[in-house]
Amino acid sequence: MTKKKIGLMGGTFDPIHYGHLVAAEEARINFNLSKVIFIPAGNPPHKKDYPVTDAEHRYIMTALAVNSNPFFEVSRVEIDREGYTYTVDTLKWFKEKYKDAVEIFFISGADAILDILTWKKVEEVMNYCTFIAATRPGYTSEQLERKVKEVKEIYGKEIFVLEVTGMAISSTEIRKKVKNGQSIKYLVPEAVEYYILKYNLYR
Ligand SMILES: Nc1ncnc2c1ncn2[C@@H]1O[C@H](COP(=O)(O)OP(=O)(O)OP(=O)(O)O)[C@@H](O)[C@H]1O
Ligand SMILES: O=C(O)c1ccc[n+]([C@@H]2O[C@H](COP(=O)([O-])O)[C@@H](O)[C@H]2O)c1
Repeated sequence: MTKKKIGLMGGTFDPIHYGHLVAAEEARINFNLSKVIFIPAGNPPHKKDYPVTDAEHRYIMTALAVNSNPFFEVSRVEIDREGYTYTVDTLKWFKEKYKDAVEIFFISGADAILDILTWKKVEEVMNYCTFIAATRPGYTSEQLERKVKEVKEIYGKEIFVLEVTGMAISSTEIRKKVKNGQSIKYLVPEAVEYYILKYNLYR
């Protein structure tokens, strides 16, 4: 019997935007994933250059953004965890939940994949899942292919590169626009735009 495949997409999602959603949807379709679970990071150790927004706000915005897609879900697993959150612990948690009943794919953008060798217990991470590396404007396919080759040489693990519709959107850019009073319409789902306004985030 072929195993069910699920996708996990981790991110700070501060805030979630259409770049995340398009990458997840295209990964779902191309890899025949039964669902994609979005996992807002609790206390990400690698985002030290700005104060990350309260996890509960990021969780709610993610839930609002995925609501219209029947194949998308959001998980509290990282935001409910104490201390810094590492992907290795999250994958271990999902592995224990599903045992061997599902095959886990972890969807990451090009920038995250370029840093992957610095992740905590990266070999264990690779044993729990298969990575899907989504292309992202600003990062070349050559850079990505080089990293994929390096990972293969070191760990013998395949990372699948997925060419996704280029969305030159980042959470940093969105936070800046809000701060400067500029429109973020059509960069984030409407419900997320209204949530940001309502709670006066990123001002
Ligand atoms: N426009 C995009 N296209 C493809 N992948 C993306 C895009 N934006 C983010 N991602 C990927 O989504 C995941 C979560 O990203 P994250 O929440 O850090 O968003 P970000 O826009 O990169 O944020 P920031 O600007 O604050 O660094 C990462 O794997 C990242 O590479
Ligand atoms: O576990 C780690 O060491 C690690 C280091 C950097 C990033 N990650 C994960 O990669 C995902 C994308 O990260 P980011 O910074 O783009 O939001 C998110 O789920 C992070 O928890 C994980």
